[in-house]
Amino acid sequence: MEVKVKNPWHRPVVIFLACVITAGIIIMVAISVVQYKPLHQKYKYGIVLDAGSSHTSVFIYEWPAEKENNTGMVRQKHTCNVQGKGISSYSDNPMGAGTSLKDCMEEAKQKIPAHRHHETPVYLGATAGMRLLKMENEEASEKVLDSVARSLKDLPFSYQGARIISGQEEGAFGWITVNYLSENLRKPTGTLGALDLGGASTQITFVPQQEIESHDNSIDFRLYGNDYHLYTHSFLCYGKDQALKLSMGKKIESTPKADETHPIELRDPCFHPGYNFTRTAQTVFNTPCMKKVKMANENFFHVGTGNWSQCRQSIRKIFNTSYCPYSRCSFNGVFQPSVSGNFGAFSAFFFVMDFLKLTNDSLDLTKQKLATYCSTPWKEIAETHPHINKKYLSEYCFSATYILTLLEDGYKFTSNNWNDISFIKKRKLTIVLDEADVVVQTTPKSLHQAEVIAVGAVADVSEYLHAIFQIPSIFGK
Ligand SMILES: O=c1[nH]cnc2c1ncn2[C@@H]1O[C@H](COP(=O)(O)OP(=O)(O)O)[C@@H](O)[C@H]1O
Ligand SMILES: [Ca+2]
Repeated sequence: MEVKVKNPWHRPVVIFLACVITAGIIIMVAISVVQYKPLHQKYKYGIVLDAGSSHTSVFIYEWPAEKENNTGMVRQKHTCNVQGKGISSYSDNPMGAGTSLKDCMEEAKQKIPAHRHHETPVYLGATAGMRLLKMENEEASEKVLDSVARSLKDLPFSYQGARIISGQEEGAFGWITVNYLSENLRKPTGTLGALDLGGASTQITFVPQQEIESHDNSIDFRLYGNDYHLYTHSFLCYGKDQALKLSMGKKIESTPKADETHPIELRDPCFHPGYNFTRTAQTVFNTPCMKKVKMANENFFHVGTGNWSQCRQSIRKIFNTSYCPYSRCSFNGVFQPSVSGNFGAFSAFFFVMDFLKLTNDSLDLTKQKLATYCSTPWKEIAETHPHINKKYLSEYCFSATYILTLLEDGYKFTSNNWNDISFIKKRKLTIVLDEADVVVQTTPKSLHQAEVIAVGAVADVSEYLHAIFQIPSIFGK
């Protein structure tokens, strides 16, 4: 006979377990509801590293994965400045270049939801610092690029490449960015020319009113259904840090030595009165922008005299305007059509003119104010700005005088069109993408024969970034 053993605990245990399971389900559902939002906030991301001569910035872009109303707003979600100098400064320690990116890339991992990591493209574009290193020591430049590439490949993101971009590409990117910022590409109105001042190179890019006589200086592409024909030039060695070296180098070479036992005293009108530093000639001549000189190990006294008009004269000497194989030139025999239309001047153009509050004056007033600034004693300048980086601070007189000389004597801006230049901070980038067409072509070909790299609706930014990063490969290299 089967005996049914009645277990008095049976029902309560079942009820208890049911309660626990129900509570568990409720908690899990609640958690997944809470997590549902970020999981299904359908954003996509892209990472671009701008490896400049002085420092590297990491930009994270974000855009909706599904376009509403057929537009996709792209915003710059986050910027991180890599600690330390630019990657080209790691020529003696290439591994350090890759390591230097770690903190910012760790931040990128935090900012981008983990489930998007694997599909987030990451690009690194290096500019003039690496162009110079490549000229000086190609092997070292390759090691540095390998090191940053390795460090980016180690991340969960989708590595797309790390390379030195050409001056033409840099000019084109700058122009596209400036015009995206001002939404010009979406309006039938004119575009803005772009003036970019870096540490090692400077770029000028605009829609010319006359024929481009040298085809190295011409780029054609199609954006948002419009065709653009641009003039662009990048002057390597004419970024503000290299220009300072060129200008000091010229002064040192023409300074007589009092006697063999005393170092040269370089009396520099581009530095404030009372400014006095001992430097090694090495810090001036350690660049492929100048001929190597014998005195590289010697010291010299760098003494400020604070005289704007003399400073201007000394800077003019680094621009060669004595020859021009075209109908017109900017300097150093480089073809340039006359500047026309409005310009956006950014990067160091903005940092310097904004610091000196010279962004809204006439050319004449700018010169007057700058003359007063340059003649102000260094002690007074340093006391007024105790928290500003001393290197930047000591160089603002030189930097602003260089900017004026470059714009006026170099590019031929005059007091009549000076106010066509707006000094602009690159604001957070917002790109509106909808029916955007990107067609890129090599210059010598006509539009019909264009070598089409990317056509059709750029449905998403990774494609846009990709198209942009493809421009170089079509510049006929
Ligand atoms: O706050 C600032 N004041 C003055 N100059 C600045 C400031 N921040 C950055 N810069 C300068 O802007 C320039 C940026 O150049 P970048 O590093 O992009 O070089 P590149 O474009 O020639 O490769 C450097 O000369 C750097 O010293
Ligand atoms: Ca730059």
